[in-house]
Amino acid sequence: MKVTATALPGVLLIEPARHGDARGFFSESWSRPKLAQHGIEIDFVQDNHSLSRSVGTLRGLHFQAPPHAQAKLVRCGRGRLYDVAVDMRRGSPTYGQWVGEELSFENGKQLLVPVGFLHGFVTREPDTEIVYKCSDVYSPACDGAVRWDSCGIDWGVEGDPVLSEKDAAAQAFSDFETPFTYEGPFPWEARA
Ligand SMILES: Cc1cn([C@H]2C[C@H](O)[C@@H](COP(=O)(O)OP(=O)(O)O[C@H]3O[C@H](C)C(=O)[C@H](O)[C@H]3O)O2)c(=O)[nH]c1=O
Repeated sequence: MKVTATALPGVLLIEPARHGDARGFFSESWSRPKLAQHGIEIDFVQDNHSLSRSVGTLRGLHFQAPPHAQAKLVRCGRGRLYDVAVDMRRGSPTYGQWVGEELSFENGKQLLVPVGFLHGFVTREPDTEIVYKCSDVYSPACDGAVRWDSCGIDWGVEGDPVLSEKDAAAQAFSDFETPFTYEGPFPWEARA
């Protein structure tokens, strides 16, 4: 497993080993002890899986507020997508900054999106599936969204993305009152 820091401290790029043979490949897509060797001790409790039929489907930017804030470990099960995290921790040295990575079935890359970061993605192929582990359960009362085009993110999308009604009506980041405060570096920041 290869773990690499991204331009946004706290957000990690994780690449599990792929063991190829004549049949295809085998990969341990998630290993608690292997993540722990990199200082990543997150208790994931829910797996999410969504399919987006059209290229240019954009889901985000989403978060869950405390007491059901979620860290996410994101990967692409089929197709290709551009995954984005935005720091929304008040007082963070990187508040409002974003990072994006292309995740695909082919590259097997994963993004660790910690608590305190907005998450969203846009699909780059039809019938793209995203699967991701969450560190807390779904809580509609804590669910929140920020407009995809209000954080200066270069999504690489030509024309208008395919959005849910919720995402089309989301508030701008500039109007957003974040429920998160910077509490210092994550344990894994010193290790990556
Ligand atoms: C998130 C979630 C949704 N749902 C139900 C609620 C709706 O009936 C339906 C679609 O929900 P939503 O439109 O919020 O789904 P996405 O737009 O893919 O939202 C997700 O997209 C971004 C990328 C995220 O990181 C979050 O996990 C999440 O906000 O699934 C559930 O039953 N459980 C859940 O955990």
